[in-house]
Amino acid sequence: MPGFWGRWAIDCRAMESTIAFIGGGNMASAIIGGLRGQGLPAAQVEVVEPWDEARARLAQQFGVQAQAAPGEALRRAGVVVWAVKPQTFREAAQAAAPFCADALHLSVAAGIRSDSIAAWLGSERIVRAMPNTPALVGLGMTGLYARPSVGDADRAQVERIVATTGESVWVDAEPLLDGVTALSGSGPAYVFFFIEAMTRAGIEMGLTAAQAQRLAVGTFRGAAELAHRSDEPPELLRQRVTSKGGTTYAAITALQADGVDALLVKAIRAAQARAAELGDEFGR
Ligand SMILES: NC(=O)c1ccc[n+]([C@@H]2O[C@H](COP(=O)([O-])OP(=O)(O)OC[C@H]3O[C@@H](n4cnc5c(N)ncnc54)[C@H](OP(=O)(O)O)[C@@H]3O)[C@@H](O)[C@H]2O)c1
Ligand code: PRO
Repeated sequence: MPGFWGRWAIDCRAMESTIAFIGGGNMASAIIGGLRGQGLPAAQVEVVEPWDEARARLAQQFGVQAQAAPGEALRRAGVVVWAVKPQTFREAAQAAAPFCADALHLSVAAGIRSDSIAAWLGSERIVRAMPNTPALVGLGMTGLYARPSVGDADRAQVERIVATTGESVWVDAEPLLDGVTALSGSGPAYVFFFIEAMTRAGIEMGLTAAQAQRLAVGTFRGAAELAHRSDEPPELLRQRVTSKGGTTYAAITALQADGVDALLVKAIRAAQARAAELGDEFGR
C-alpha cells in the first residue's frame, strides 16, 4: 500500500468501509482508475451501474464488482460518489438514498445544486466536484465546493480521493462551479477541437494524418507544459513566438480579425449558462 493513500485506506479497512459509485461511466471510471492505481483494494470499491456492458468493463479494467441496482452493500460506504448524468440524478438518488444516509456524498454531476442533492438524500454532508477527463491519465483538474456544514475531516477525505486523479481547487461560492464546469470540466473538448482543426490544416498542407496529429498533440502538450512551468503570463509566451511580420503574426492576425478570442469566451459562457439550466431543469 503506497504511503500516499495509506492512512485513509487503512482506516477504511479497519472499519470495513468502502467507497461507492452511483453510475459507472466515463467519470466514475477515471476516479476508480486513480484510486486503484494508488493501491485501493478492489474489494473497497462498490459500483451501482445498470448497464451490463459497463459492469463487465469495470470488472475487466479495475477488478471491481458492480451491482445493477442499489442494495444492502451500499451500507458499507463511507463515501458515495454520484457519477450519473444530471438527467438521472434524482431517480438514482431516490433509489439509493435509503442505503447510504450516513455517508459523505461527493457529486460530480454538472449543474445539479447541493440544495437539490441535500433534499433528495436527506443529508447535509455533500461536496460537489467538477473533474475533467484528463483524470484518466492523472492530470485532471477538479473544482470543489462543500456545503457549509461539511467538516475539515470530510474535506480532507475528498481531497485525498481527488488527488488520485490530479489537482484540485476549492471554490467558496457554489455558483462558481458552473464557471469551473464551463472552463475546465468541458475544457478538454475545446483542446481536442483545436487539435482536430490543426490536424486538418496539416493534412491540407500535405502532411499525413499521423504526422499532422503528432505535431498538433505534441505542440499542445509542450505549450501547456511551458505555460505550467513558466513564471511568465501566456500573453508574453505568445509574443515570444510571434516575430513581427512573420508567420505566427499572420496566423494570430487572422484569428483576431475573425474574433476567435471573443468567440471562445462566448462559447465558455454558453457552457456556464447551460450548467445553470441543468440545475434548474433537473434539480428539485
Ligand atoms: N465526462 C466528462 O467529461 C465529465 C466531466 C465532469 C463531470 N461530469 C459529470 O459526470 C457525470 C457522469 O458523466 P459521464 O460522462 O461519466 O456519463 P456516463 O459515461 O454516461 O456515465 C453515467 C453512468 O450512470 C449510469 N446510470 C444511469 N442511471 C443510473 C442509476 N439510476 N443508477 C446508477 N447508475 C446509473 C449510466 O448508465 P446508462 O448509460 O445505462 O444510463 C451510465 O453508465 C455527469 O453528471 C457529468 O455532468 C462528466
Ligand atoms: N462533460 C459534462 C457535460 O458536457 C460536464 C462537463 C464535461 O455536460
